[in-house]
Amino acid sequence: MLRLEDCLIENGGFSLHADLEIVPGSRIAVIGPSGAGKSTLIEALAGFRSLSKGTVRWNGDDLTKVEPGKRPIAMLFQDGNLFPHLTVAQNVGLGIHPNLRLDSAQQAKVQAALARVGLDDMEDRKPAALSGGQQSRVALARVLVQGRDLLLLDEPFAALGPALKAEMLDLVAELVAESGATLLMVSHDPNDARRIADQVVLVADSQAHPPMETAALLDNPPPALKAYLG
Ligand SMILES: Nc1ncnc2c1ncn2[C@@H]1O[C@H](COP(=O)(O)OP(=O)(O)OP(=O)(O)O)[C@@H](O)[C@H]1O
Repeated sequence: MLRLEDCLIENGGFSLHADLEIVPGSRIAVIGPSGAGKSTLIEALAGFRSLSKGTVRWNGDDLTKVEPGKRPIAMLFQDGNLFPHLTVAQNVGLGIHPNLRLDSAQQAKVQAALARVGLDDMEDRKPAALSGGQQSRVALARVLVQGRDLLLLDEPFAALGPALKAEMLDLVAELVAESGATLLMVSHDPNDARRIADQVVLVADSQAHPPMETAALLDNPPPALKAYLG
């Protein structure tokens, strides 16, 4: 269980409160108005922001003071965060070891991850020689080799066209189903939530609300969400 116990996250004059539980293996969309604190919530979970109050636990372990790299969390950023001077295989290998000195088993893991995302023949290319969708796949392969329990995505495919975005969302759904990972994904698009998430965490009015069933919430939105959805 991922538990946020009476958490307060502050940034300048902005504050966000979260008191909620997420069942392992859930697929959660984090939605809400612009500036409501969706990225702030994800960054606090990843450990990039400290809490002013409260505790974050994963399966009973207190993560509140654990540094980002030691949390059971992998994060996929909006731009994929690929290094242009490294090959596809090296970019993925960074997920295993930052010094890229990988043994043969680790190299095999990189190859397997590239094959899983459909890039097994592109390992020696640089990111500039890939399409946007292929770059997203490299970033996903890097997340895959990390083998973490929790996967955090912050607007990961916003730059892709609708068909490609749908394809990537389906791939993410398949990957988390295979690994059993718990997914939290920030999105501005309610259709993304319907496509991939069984539950939604609504971030609005300085609160990250407990997860609600996606269809029920989107079909009958509360006022804060209704205003946002238009
Ligand atoms: N350095 C800062 N000092 C003060 N306030 C900040 C700072 N950085 C961000 N904020 C505020 O924190 C709030 C939450 O920002 P955040 O990026 O988490 O929102 P969001 O819901 O992800 O927004 P969006 O959907 O537009 O990406 C915003 O109102 C923003 O203005």
